[in-house]
Amino acid sequence: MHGLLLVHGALEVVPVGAPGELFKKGAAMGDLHVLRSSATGGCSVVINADGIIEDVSTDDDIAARYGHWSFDHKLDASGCCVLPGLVDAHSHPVWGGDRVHEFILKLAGASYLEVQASGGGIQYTVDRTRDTPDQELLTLLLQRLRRMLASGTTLLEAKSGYALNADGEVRLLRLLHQAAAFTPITISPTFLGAHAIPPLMASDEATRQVIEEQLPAVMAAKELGELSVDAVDVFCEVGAYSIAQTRAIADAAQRSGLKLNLHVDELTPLDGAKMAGEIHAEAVSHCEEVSPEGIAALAAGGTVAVLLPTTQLLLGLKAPPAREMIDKGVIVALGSDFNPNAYCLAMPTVLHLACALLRLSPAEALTAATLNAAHALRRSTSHGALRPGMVGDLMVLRAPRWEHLIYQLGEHASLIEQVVCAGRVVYKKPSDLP
Ligand SMILES: N=CN[C@@H](CCC(=O)O)C(=O)O
Ligand SMILES: [Zn+2]
Repeated sequence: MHGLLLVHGALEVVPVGAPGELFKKGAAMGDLHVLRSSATGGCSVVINADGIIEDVSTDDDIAARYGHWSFDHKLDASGCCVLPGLVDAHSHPVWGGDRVHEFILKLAGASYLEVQASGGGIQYTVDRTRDTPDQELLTLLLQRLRRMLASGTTLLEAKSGYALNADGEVRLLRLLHQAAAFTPITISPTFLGAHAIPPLMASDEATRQVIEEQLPAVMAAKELGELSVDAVDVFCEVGAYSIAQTRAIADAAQRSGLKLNLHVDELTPLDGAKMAGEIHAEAVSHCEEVSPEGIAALAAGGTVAVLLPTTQLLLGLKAPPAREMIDKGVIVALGSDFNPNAYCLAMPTVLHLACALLRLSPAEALTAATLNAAHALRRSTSHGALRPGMVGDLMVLRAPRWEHLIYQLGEHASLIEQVVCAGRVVYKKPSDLP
């Protein structure tokens, strides 16, 4: 419990979502309901002692309505814009070692699957992660979360997936659970035991182990309160899990009451999105190779498409058909895909790439990285917009218009003045940054 917070004097407040709006599709993605300052004053956000947004309006309105309130904290946002905290709908933040040598190989022409087939890729990181002590993994994880927070991320989907066996996957989810106590970022954990086929194992046996050994171990640890888990992910790809195997794991996940958030149609057009839409998966990621039937199924199933432009850029993949997806009514979101292959912790960079590579407008990109990303995690009743009743997660940006967050590529460290989580200031720009 902490005091009342008044954020006031802002040039713009960008609510993104209107009351009752859980996601935005089509043309609505571009409508952010921006409040602008006028000759008579700026704009305000009031966050109550429980960390929940009480009001969003002009300074004058707020003064008239709350004149009798005494605020415990005031945050002067003069010369700044106020935006919702960013939501990263896809990340892999718990692993040891790095893969900088593969970055160099890929730049010289090796493909992702070639690197993987020669013993690199996910299995390389599984080996490094297994050899890294818990305390060191936790320290690495917390460093990454701090950098994400400084870049404006306040809600994060975070996957396991660098162990590929029951004990190891439970270990990674436990570390995420422990980290949650030391970060203001809200974490939505995803079990990704089906990230790769372990060496010398047939894919059917790997599928059986995920369903019969790993998932029950994760659910048992959850019962004991040792970890939390919201969703299950499967890497549905040639050389990883087939459509039928992904479907079998997805069925088991749904029977356990977990959400689905599946890697589909990244490198090979397998029609993973079509399958995911048909089983009403909450979300899929990648979709570079999605088919027209896949797009239709995502729209019909209410399945959020989480697009990952960092991976597309790094691996030289074709762009997912973002414009077509938006036009056909798919709920589009964004994620950093932070992992040892695509090392990007900063959602503002992801938003810039979404505009430059996927041709989203800045307003569509912000919707995709706030309200729609929160909906991918089925948390948009509480996160992803600045409106009464939502958790008071926001960022204060020193800029005349909020779009500078996206326009100034790589400059977010200078632009983001403060980050607030649940009504508490949790990040302030270092004073030596211009
Ligand atoms: N494709 C699978 N997972 C990650 C890559 C993980 C890795 O290469 O370590 C992705 O989303 O890009
Ligand atoms: Zn991923």
